[in-house]
Amino acid sequence: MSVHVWSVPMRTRFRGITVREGVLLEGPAGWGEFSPFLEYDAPVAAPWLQAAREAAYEPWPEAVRDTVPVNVTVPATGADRAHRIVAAGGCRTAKVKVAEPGQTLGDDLARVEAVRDALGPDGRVRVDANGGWDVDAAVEAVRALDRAAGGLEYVEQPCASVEDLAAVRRLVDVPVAADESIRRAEDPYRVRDLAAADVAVLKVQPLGGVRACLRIAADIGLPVVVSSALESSVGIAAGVALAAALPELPYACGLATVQLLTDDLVADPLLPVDGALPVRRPVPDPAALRRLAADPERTAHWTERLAAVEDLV
Ligand SMILES: O=C(O)CCC(=O)c1ccccc1C(=O)O
Ligand SMILES: [Mg+2]
Repeated sequence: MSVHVWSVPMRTRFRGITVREGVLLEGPAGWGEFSPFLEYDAPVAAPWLQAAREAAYEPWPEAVRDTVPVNVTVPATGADRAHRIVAAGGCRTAKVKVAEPGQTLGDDLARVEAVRDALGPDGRVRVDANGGWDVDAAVEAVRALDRAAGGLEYVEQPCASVEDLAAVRRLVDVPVAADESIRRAEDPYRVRDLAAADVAVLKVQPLGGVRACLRIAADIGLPVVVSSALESSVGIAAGVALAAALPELPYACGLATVQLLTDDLVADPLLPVDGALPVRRPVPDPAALRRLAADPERTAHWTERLAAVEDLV
């Protein structure tokens, strides 16, 4: 099997990440992306490799739609930059990062107001706290952000634990989405059993592939939002394949993140057109693979990492 190690700087720091790195695997069915975050140990990275192998060896499940509506993702930047990102994006839904360490609720309120202004009254605004609040802070922040946004579509992962998610859900009117609470195969059932969320965010790599996510979606009894793990267009294509195959897709997906990277491994990146991604599978561009090839030290690191995870799956 042919293996390519790549490295792409981010345009804006996002959850502390400034460079995305990973491996592309080519198999009989196409290309797969293995790009677990750097701090993940081999057991946590194992489902990421299963997802890459599925992409390389098995065809995508049948699509039931040919476009996937997506949200523009707004990092925890200042209000002016947030306004520009949304105005330039062409998406009718914006997901705004909030509760960033080192920032205040005032920063979040200003960012969300700017995003509403850029979207106009018909757009949808959702926020993602990445588990950054305790229950009291979440209740206060969600109520204030809901007012500042002129209505929030939902709040993603307001608190870190499933119990706290369930508590917040009972205290606020804004729907709650679970993201980090759904990382291992058994997690969705805990979120469901504790009635901790109104929406399930599913990511193909951490959950072990498109088919694994389709099974979770069928079992969990909640509407699903497919989101990215900041992949290149090769990895985003797996998210698009999942979103295209879901029987119901009531919300915009968080798959418009290629624009957060400075470059891409394909010549025709999966970027939104009129707020939606086309359902297609771009192939890596040989010139891009050369341009973005990781240096020898990072290539050695990823080759070792891949071998350690291969021993587990
Ligand atoms: O959902 C989106 O709009 C984009 C993806 C995203 O936010 C994300 C990307 C990488 C790691 C974590 C997250 C997150 O949802 O918190
Ligand atoms: Mg999230």
